[in-house]
Amino acid sequence: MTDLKIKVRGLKKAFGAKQVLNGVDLDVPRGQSLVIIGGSGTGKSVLIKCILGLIEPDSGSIEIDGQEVVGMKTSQREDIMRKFGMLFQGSALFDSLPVWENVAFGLISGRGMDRKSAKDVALRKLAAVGLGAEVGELFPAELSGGMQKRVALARAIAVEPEIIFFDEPTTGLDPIMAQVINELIVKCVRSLGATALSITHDMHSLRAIADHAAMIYEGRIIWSGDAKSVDHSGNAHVEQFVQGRAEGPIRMPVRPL
Ligand SMILES: Nc1ncnc2c1ncn2[C@@H]1O[C@H](COP(=O)(O)OP(=O)(O)OP(=O)(O)O)[C@@H](O)[C@H]1O
Repeated sequence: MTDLKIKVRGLKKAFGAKQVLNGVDLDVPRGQSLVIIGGSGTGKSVLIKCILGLIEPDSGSIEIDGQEVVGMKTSQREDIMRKFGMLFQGSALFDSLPVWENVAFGLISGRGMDRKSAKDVALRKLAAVGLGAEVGELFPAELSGGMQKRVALARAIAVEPEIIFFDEPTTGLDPIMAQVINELIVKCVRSLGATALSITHDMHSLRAIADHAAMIYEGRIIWSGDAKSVDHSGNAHVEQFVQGRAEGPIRMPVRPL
């Protein structure tokens, strides 16, 4: 039996009449990188937020390290949350804090580390993503989008999480910077021995960072497999998505003009 870090079964979530997740089953093996693909509005972010505990699902099960987390008390939840690191779409840095303090934030406020030790860790993590100590003194507004992503990656790995979530890690970057970020993600995840769960629309990113891939459509995982098999999945929905074709079984809700 595969050793699973995250196991999702029958997960459902509706907002009003809209059934966003309709029985999601997902296995994320320990120490591996799984990328979820799927069209806009198919529930990828809602799924991740359910796993993070930010949205309470209507029904279904989410196990982390074999422990059921749906319906868990807040205090127990906090212990589980300590296992997580997150790289948000758009980086989500604090504008009013210098870069080093952004990276050190979880260490100081979450782990109670003293500022000097936290700064030392932050500068080491910045170096791991190719940024010098001088960048640590700058503010996020002074950085390019690519540098902001590196800072966000340094922040995600600073607490040495067991599981890292990447939400559209390459959105808004040029192809070369996107590849730099992809390679840093692989390097950082491997060096931590972490499990990674990502969302992306970027097929280059999927090929670079994923061991496994899964596709979500109409509230369910309709295909999952080895990332290398994504180009010859034999699944018409996956093929349409990967090839970016307008025609196929995936229906996009387009309003008439
Ligand atoms: N808090 C909320 N309240 C109401 N509806 C929501 C809420 N969060 C998400 N939704 C709805 O759930 C659906 C799925 O949203 P979600 O953000 O998960 O999509 P996504 O697959 O991540 O899309 P994208 O790739 O465009 O980011 C959308 O129709 C969205 O409007």
